[in-house]
Amino acid sequence: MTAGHASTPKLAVRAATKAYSTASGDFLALDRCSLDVKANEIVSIVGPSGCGKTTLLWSMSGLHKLTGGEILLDGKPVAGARPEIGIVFQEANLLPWRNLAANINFPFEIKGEKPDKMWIDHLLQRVGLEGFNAKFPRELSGGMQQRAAIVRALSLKPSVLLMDEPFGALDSFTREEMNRLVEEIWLDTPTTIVFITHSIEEAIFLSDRVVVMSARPGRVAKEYDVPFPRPRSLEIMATREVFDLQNAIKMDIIGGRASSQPAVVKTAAPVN
Ligand SMILES: Nc1ncnc2c1ncn2[C@@H]1O[C@H](COP(=O)(O)OP(=O)(O)OP(=O)(O)O)[C@@H](O)[C@H]1O
Repeated sequence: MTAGHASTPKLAVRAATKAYSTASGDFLALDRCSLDVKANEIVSIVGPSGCGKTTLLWSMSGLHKLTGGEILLDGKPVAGARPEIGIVFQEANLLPWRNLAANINFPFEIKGEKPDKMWIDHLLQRVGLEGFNAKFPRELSGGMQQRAAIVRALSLKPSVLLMDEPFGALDSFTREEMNRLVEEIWLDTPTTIVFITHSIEEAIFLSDRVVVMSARPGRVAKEYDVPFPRPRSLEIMATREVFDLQNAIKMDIIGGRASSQPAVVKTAAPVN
C-alpha cells in the first residue's frame, strides 16, 4: 500500500463542484468542496441529509465526473475508476447466484487477474467468515454479507477504501461489532479510509478526523481531530470528552443547515 510523498495528501479534493442535470435545470450538489486526506488516516464525513456526502464519495472514486474542481490520488488527477480505490456501499451487493468465494473472485474475473488466495483467506479469517466459502448470500446474515463486501473490497489491496454508510442498515449491536472490526483490520493493515455515516458516535469511534459538511450545496464546514487512543474501548466512548465532541458535532449539523462556512479545524480534548 503506497503512502506517496510525505507532504502529498493521499487523497485531495480541490474545489469539487457537482451540478446534476435535471428536468428542471442544473441542481448544485457540491460547491467548491475541498478536503485533504492523509495516507492511512480514517476520515468520517457527516452532515445533514442530502448535503452531498455520497456525491463527494463517488467523485472521490472516479465513478462520478465533477462539474468543476478535481480529485487527486497521490497528487495525480483521478479520472474514472481506479484499482487503488475500493468501495463498500450500504448494500453488500453480492450476486445472489454466486457463493461467497465466487462473489469475492468476481472482480478478479472481470479484470482477468489471479486472486491472492492467501490474502483472501487471511481476510476471511480476520472477519470471521472462514469456512463460509460455499454459502450463498441468502444463507448469510446482513452483518455477514457486509463482512463479505469488506473482504471483496480489501481483496484487491486498495490503498484507499471508500465506505458509504456501510452499516446503516444493520442493527445497533451488529453495527458496533462491525465498527470494532473495521478498527481492528485498520490497526492490522493501515489503509486510508473515507467513511460516510449518519451516526456521529460511529464517526468518532472510527476516525482520526471527523469532517462536517454544510447543507447543500455541500462544502466542508468544520473538521475535528479525534485524539482518543486506540483501540477505542467502551470506557473511552463513555467519557465526558467523547460526549462533548459528539454534542459539538451534532450542534454543527443542526445549526449549520443553512450556511456554507469556510472550514475550521478544531481539536477535541484528549482522554487522559
Ligand atoms: N443523479 C442525481 N440527479 C439529480 N440529483 C441528484 C442525483 N444524485 C443526488 N442528487 C441530489 O443531490 C443532493 C446530494 O445528494 P447525496 O446523495 O450526495 O447527498 P447525501 O448527503 O449523501 O444524502 P443522504 O445523507 O440523504 O444519504 C441531494 O439533494 C440529491 O437529491
